[in-house]
Amino acid sequence: MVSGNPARLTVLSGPSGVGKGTVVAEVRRRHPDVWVSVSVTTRRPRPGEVDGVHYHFVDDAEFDRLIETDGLLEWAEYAGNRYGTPVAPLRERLATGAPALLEIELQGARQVRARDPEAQLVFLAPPSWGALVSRLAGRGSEPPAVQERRLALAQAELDAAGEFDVVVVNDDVARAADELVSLLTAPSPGLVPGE
Ligand SMILES: Nc1ncnc2c1ncn2[C@@H]1O[C@H](COP(=O)(O)OP(=O)(O)OP(=O)(O)O)[C@@H](O)[C@H]1O
Ligand SMILES: Nc1nc2c(ncn2[C@@H]2O[C@H](COP(=O)(O)O)[C@@H](O)[C@H]2O)c(=O)[nH]1
Repeated sequence: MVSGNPARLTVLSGPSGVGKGTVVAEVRRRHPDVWVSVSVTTRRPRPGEVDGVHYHFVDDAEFDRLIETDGLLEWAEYAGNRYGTPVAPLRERLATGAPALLEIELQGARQVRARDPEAQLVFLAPPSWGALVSRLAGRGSEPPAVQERRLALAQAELDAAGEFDVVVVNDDVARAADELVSLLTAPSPGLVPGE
């Protein structure tokens, strides 16, 4: 069980197709108590995606309303769709003293850092550019034109890896999940043990 930690926000980011969702699913398979924020998005659901589980799927008007009412911790437009982190459930979770995990893209990670300098930013990197391209193509969830659009954004995301506190290379899902679990349970550098 992942417990006994100070309340800390951890952000997992990295280019589309690197395996963020896969690694987080492995962490949750081992530690079902790990809390992961469910984002809102204007993207259409992929086959098998469940509203309220993978995302809260909303229309543009609802997303606008969430922005206007300060309902989102951060939000970004990514490859033609909008994505954001609902702030209320996250605050509720952190108020219990337990850690929380966000799986979001680069612009959102930067917004979190600006709002919460104590947040831990983790970048998931592919073992190589070729591996990233073949994972995105192999997933087959987007048409080739959308894959190209995501890969163009991926280049800039890889260039920003140095902005993160830690880089985890996803060459092996089990090992990357081990590293992420260790990071989730690591005490915040700002906290003195016993205080
Ligand atoms: N270590 C790995 N080795 C080989 N394949 C992997 C590895 N990790 C993930 N994959 C595969 O790569 C593909 C993309 O993974 P996943 O959907 O988890 O990426 P993602 O980073 O969450 O993407 P997105 O940001 O677009 O949601 C999936 O088909 C997954 O099975
Ligand atoms: N800034 C945010 N980015 C998010 C959020 N939820 C997911 N994402 C990221 O968007 C891309 C595309 O996701 P996909 O499901 O369409 O493949 C990916 O990098 C996600 O991590 C969010 O709330 N805010």
